[in-house]
Amino acid sequence: MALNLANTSLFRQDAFIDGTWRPALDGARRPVHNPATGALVAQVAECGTPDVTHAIAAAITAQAEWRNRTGAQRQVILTRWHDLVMDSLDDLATLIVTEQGKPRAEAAGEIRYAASFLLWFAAEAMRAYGDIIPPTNPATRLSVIRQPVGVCAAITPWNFPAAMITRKAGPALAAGCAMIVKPSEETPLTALALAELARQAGVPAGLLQVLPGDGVTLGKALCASPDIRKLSFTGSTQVGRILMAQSAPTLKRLSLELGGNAPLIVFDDAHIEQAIKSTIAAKFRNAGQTCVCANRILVQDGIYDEFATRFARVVAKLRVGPGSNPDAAIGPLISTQARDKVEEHVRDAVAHGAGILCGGARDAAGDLFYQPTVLQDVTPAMRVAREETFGPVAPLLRFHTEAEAIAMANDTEYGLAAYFFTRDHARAHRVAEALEYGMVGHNTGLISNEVAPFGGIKQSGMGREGSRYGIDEYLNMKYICTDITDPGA
Ligand SMILES: NC(=O)c1ccc[n+]([C@@H]2O[C@H](COP(=O)([O-])OP(=O)(O)OC[C@H]3O[C@@H](n4cnc5c(N)ncnc54)[C@H](O)[C@@H]3O)[C@@H](O)[C@H]2O)c1
Ligand SMILES: O=C[C@H](O)CS(=O)(=O)O
Repeated sequence: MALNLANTSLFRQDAFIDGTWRPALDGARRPVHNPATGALVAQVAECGTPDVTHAIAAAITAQAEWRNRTGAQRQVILTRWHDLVMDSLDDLATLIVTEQGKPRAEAAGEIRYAASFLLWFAAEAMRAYGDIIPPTNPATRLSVIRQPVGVCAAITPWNFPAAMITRKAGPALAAGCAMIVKPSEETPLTALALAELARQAGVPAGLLQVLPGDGVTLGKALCASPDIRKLSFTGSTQVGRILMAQSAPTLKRLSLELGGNAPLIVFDDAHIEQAIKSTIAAKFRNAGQTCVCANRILVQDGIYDEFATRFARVVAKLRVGPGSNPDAAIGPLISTQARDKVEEHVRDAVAHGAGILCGGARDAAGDLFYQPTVLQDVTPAMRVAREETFGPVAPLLRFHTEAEAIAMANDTEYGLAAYFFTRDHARAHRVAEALEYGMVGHNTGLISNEVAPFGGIKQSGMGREGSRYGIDEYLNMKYICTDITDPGA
């Protein structure tokens, strides 16, 4: 199953455990398919509980040594890993296009984004600062230091198979932790390639391990182990709840980056062309399979008709096709289940009175391709407005006042990302502060980068990734009190 990689060492089908490539102990394997064509791409090791046991033992040994390296020493290796990832950009993009399906330009962008977390946290490795506290008792000296949590686990989704790993492994290794990664069953190849590059960069054996396999099985094994001190999960809210419950008996530190239902609000005074371009970016990136995608588009009634007409005209021109096609803007959905959910959301909306301005059906490009779609006259009661569609469907809802827009936007159990467009400065402050979300875009639809805190509230999870805050998720705070009186002979 050659993938035309320049560096064939990046095509890996075994698990990466304790610095070696090896099959699962029971020899099990799981097929990986190309969502654009259905073609078999690989047969990847399907790890089980015994493999997790081996990996945890290796991680404990590796972390005991790694924690004693200085931040400067960790920085060198993380920077080298970053450089190798950037040098391998084309091959890594090929792997993402092949196993996840996004257009190649987006795949290349994801690799740059993924690499940026390695470089950012290479520098943060030098900044695990503590405190010296003025004592209340003059006979004492008080200090606070920050130490690595220990052995960590990461369970990651398919939609960003590179960035969702480095956004966790970067801060974990920078902090002095070890990490066992369980990638999505859909997209293990990118994770395994990143592990090979980490090995080449000098990441010690056992410090970073990648165990492909069934989420339920490996999730239970990772959650049950008291040696796994922290779990970082990115995926659906439903699974996040399961993992939180499974982590309770061992009281793990948790980072949960979960589902979303992002509102995008366009006020009458918005720059309409800017709003249209930004809404396209916020809605159709990765064919809408992005946790921060605009899931509801709220348009004030004064510009609703003009926005709907001009927006649908642009959406209708988005090209659908395999990510290997340079003209393609909309790639395939990841599975038949994902496609069926998109179809059901459109069906339900139309059945309850919504109209289709463009799209609204499967695309001829293949079984998992869906046309970029704009729905009008959508109401908050429709499934497409209440649930995360995770597909290329833009539902337009109408509102009349600022207060109504805020109420509609916040009427969800999710709280990940929100967007709004206005040129009124006072309104910008009011709206940004009133939206109940972890991240807010004002006059932009693209908010994600390595320097800002990424994360949500409510049912979208807890913790932050990236930024100066991201390394805190992998550090414990220790308070030290010293009595400095001389006890004499
Ligand atoms: N907040 C974020 O940063 C972010 C980023 C990407 C995706 N997401 C969310 O993820 C969802 C789509 O991704 P997905 O379909 O891969 O999500 P998912 O929750 O189905 O799967 C994510 C990972 O969890 C594993 N998993 C599944 N069931 C499990 C279980 N019972 N125990 C342990 N692990 C289990 C899977 O194997 C996979 O590796 C969407 O809801 C999206 O919003 C959120
Ligand atoms: O899908 C969720 C990812 O976090 C998307 S982003 O590229 O970080 O916005």
